[in-house]
Amino acid sequence: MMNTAAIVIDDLLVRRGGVVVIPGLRVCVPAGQVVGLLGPSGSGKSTLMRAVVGVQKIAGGTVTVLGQVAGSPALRSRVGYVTQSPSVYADLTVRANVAYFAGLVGQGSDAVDKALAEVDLSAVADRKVERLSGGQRSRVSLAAALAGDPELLVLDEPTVGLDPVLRRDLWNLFHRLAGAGRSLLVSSHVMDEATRCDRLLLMRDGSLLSDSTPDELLARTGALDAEAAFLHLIDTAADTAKEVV
Ligand SMILES: Nc1ncnc2c1ncn2[C@@H]1O[C@H](COP(=O)(O)OP(=O)(O)OP(=O)(O)O)[C@@H](O)[C@H]1O
Repeated sequence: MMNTAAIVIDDLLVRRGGVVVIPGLRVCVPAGQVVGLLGPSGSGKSTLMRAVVGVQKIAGGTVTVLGQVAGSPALRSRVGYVTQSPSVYADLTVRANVAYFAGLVGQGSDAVDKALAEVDLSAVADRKVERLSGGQRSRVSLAAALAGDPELLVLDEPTVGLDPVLRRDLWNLFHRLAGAGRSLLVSSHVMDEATRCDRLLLMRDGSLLSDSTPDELLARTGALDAEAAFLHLIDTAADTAKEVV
């Protein structure tokens, strides 16, 4: 299982509302790492993640997840997906929420306890979600996704709205989960989160500008931080386009 790919995408073409939003994307996401998917709002991060979890209709290409076609029934419990909008019930307890999602994938209370411990929510398991802090709430969604014991976690902007300390804690948690053998694909539009990933995919207008480690990105662009590197890549792409014309 070592060094295998968690996700292999080939020539992916996606149209939304009649418009091409991913014009032909290829990427290979390694297993066992925290891979960041960064790009500005509207660059296609959510669309790409939806294709990976099999809820996005695609117009061409292939998306292979853990060796199977994305969206295959066999992947249901092997892939955990946390969307941007809250998927947990505010008026239920933490445990009841996680138990509900565990039940959907045929897991019982052992899996619930394990998921709660993994995200450090055991102490508030019997509290209603509406009485939690923002950081705790985001971990409830994560625990719900973990309840099926997935090998791959796809997290759409999990740190949005959190303060820097909570964001750091959450990224540390992602690395602990990867250390335990899981693969993570995590999106963000906050460029300074780039350095927290093992590997970084930079996206713009539905295409990948870069696929490398954060260090390789900085070395290649000569930039001091990910934001400057991103702008450098956009400028370079624009210059190349002019030369072609
Ligand atoms: N339901 C939809 N119908 C038509 N076009 C859509 C739909 N949802 C998104 N799009 C378009 O698809 C493109 C990619 O959007 P997407 O949500 O994947 O970007 P994103 O990088 O995840 O942005 P954000 O960070 O704001 O979530 C955008 O141009 C967007 O306008």
